[in-house]
Amino acid sequence: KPLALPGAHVVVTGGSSGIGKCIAIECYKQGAFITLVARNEDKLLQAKKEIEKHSINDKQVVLCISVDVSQDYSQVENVIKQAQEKLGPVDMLVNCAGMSLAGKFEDLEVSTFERLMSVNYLGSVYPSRAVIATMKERRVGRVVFVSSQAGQLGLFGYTAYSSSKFAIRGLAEALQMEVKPYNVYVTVAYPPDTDTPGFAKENQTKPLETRLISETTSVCKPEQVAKQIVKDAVVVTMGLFRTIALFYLGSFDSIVRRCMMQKAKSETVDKTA
Ligand SMILES: NC(=O)C1=CN([C@@H]2O[C@H](COP(=O)(O)OP(=O)(O)OC[C@H]3O[C@@H](n4cnc5c(N)ncnc54)[C@H](OP(=O)(O)O)[C@@H]3O)[C@@H](O)[C@H]2O)C=CC1
Ligand SMILES: CCCCCCCCCCCCCCCC(=O)[C@@H](N)CO
Repeated sequence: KPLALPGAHVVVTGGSSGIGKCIAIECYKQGAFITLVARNEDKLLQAKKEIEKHSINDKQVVLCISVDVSQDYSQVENVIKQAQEKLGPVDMLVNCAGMSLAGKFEDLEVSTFERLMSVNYLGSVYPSRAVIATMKERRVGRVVFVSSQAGQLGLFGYTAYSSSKFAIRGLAEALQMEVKPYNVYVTVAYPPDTDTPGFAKENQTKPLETRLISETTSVCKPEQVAKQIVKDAVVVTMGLFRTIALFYLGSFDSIVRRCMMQKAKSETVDKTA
């Protein structure tokens, strides 16, 4: 049942920096082939060099593709096609590209709400949409979404950021119900503050209140956060919260399975008729 990382093709959006780069290193160390997706080509090449230091055999490849995951679906679809041509079907997609801007609701530009929603939310929809059909056909796949603690709690200064991270949760839970009968698993990570270039940048915009709230908890190392995210994606287990909803989800899952079987049956009837 766990995904075998040796030889697997793992696509990491936001793989050129911070948590995403550490996720790529973690998978590479376990024998995966990696595609890094981000905008800046210099940062991509830098990250590729760093990741390649951790190779465990001489067949492993790190492919870099530059694209903005939030702009144009057909561009993102093309990137996934290119990656699949070079390294085979995607076994695991990690949606880690994202950004944060903090500020009081009335101080944030309206364009910031649009930007964060498009990068954090649509930037996770597009790559997922581009890999899911093949994963379902192959009956193999993992899709990882990176939300945030601020995707579970709305916190001062995060009106734009939190909503974009809450949106990811709705997407992930609905998608999981659709793809589970095809042996495709969706996980969501809710990391705390983590010491990355993105976090340093965010700190430049944080209101005092947000800073003080943040300081009540400690800052994690990206290597540690990445390790946990990869582990949770490879061996999918159910969290405590999900157990509460178990009865409902179980009965909904059986509706979905029944529909799948009915559809398969009517398709074979069509063929034999
Ligand atoms: N650090 C933290 O405290 C926490 C972070 N998170 C989440 O984890 C994820 C990674 O964060 P972190 O490692 O700190 O961020 P970094 O800023 O260090 O890295 C972000 C990565 O995403 C890429 N990226 C950003 N925007 C786009 C875009 N539009 N298209 C393609 N790639 C893009 C960047 O490359 P480039 O700019 O070249 O495109 C870079 O590779 C984010 O989703 C963040 O919200 C969650 C909880 C805590
Ligand atoms: C059930 C959940 C328990 C949560 C405990 C609450 C502690 C809140 C402290 C502040 C957390 C801020 C997180 C934002 C991280 C983030 O996404 C940005 N740093 C991105 O750059």
